[in-house]
Amino acid sequence: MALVAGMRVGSRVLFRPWAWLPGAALGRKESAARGRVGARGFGSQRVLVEPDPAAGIAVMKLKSPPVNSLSLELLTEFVISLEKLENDKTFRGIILTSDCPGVFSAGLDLMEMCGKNPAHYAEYWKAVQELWLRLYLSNLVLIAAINGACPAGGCLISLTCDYRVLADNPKYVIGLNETLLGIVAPFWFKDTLVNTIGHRTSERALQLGILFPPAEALQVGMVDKVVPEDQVQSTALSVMAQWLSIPDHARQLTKNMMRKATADRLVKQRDSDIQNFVGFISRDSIQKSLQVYLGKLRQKKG
Ligand SMILES: CCCCC/C=C\CCC/C=C/CC(=O)SCCNC(=O)CCNC(=O)[C@H](O)C(C)(C)COP(=O)(O)OP(=O)(O)OC[C@H]1O[C@@H](n2cnc3c(N)ncnc32)[C@H](O)[C@@H]1OP(=O)(O)O
Repeated sequence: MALVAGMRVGSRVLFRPWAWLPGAALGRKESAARGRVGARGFGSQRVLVEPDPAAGIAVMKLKSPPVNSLSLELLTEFVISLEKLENDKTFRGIILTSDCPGVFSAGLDLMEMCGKNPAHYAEYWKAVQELWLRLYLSNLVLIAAINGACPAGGCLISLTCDYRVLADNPKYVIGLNETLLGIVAPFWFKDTLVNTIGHRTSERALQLGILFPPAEALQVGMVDKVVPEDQVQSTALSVMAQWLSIPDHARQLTKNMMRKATADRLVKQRDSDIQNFVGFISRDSIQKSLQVYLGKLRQKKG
């Protein structure tokens, strides 16, 4: 399978995530994906979208139980839902949250990174890159309503948002904990964190793989607001109203000005970043570390 499921339009590569779906009928799926969303809820098996066209917003809920780990399927459905909303002028903002109790997202799906072949790793990493680029450069206002634990890739997704509201529960930790798994956050994970909490705090957080509980997450600037659990959604809605009071064109140009250089860094080296990932994740030592970590996760229960 080709690594790049996309087509070039001018200088921009348009991604077609459905090109990955087995036996995908591209024309039909493409036209469906580009249709208007309207007032009725839509979504897919793993991504529920609750549109409120009158308000110009949609609530997007990840629902891939038990922990919203970012499987290839979830990544694909996520990008498709995002693209539908981006292409519909009705929508100006998305509240991103979880439908899985107690977990926002457990991050990248460890099963996608264990015991597979290089072609699979490459396809998977391409999908991770694509979701990050889409979210990071989204023209929409993105507010993360973090209603559960938010490690690693889950944290990365929240960091692409314009504002983060975290539920005040000591179990709802947030951070890039890759080093605890014996793996390394790639440069664009690091850049996203540095852009949010600054260089020195990122250096410490990344090396130690710190998962911050709510009060500390607020203190270091990893999240913007901590509220009681039953107020996460309403707080996200009122923050959204504030962001939507700004004229779109001015806000969007400003967001782009702040973020484009960071995104371009990955865009310019997507293929080498994929090769790095495939080489790194295929190492016996890394596979062993991941297996040990998975074993610990499973043991925790028993
Ligand atoms: C120098 C060159 C560098 C280039 C390197 C390039 C790239 C390498 C970097 C790759 C980046 C990776 C980023 C990531 O996101 S890695 C994933 C990190 N995630 C975690 O550490 C979270 C692990 N999970 C947890 O801590 C907990 O599950 C929880 C999210 C806090 C929820 O706890 P709880 O509600 O108690 O649920 P369980 O722990 O019982 O889990 C239920 C079930 O789900 C399985 N599971 C959990 N997390 C994952 C996951 N991320 N992927 C796959 N599966 C997961 C868990 O094993 C349980 O399964 P069983 O029911 O079968 O036991």
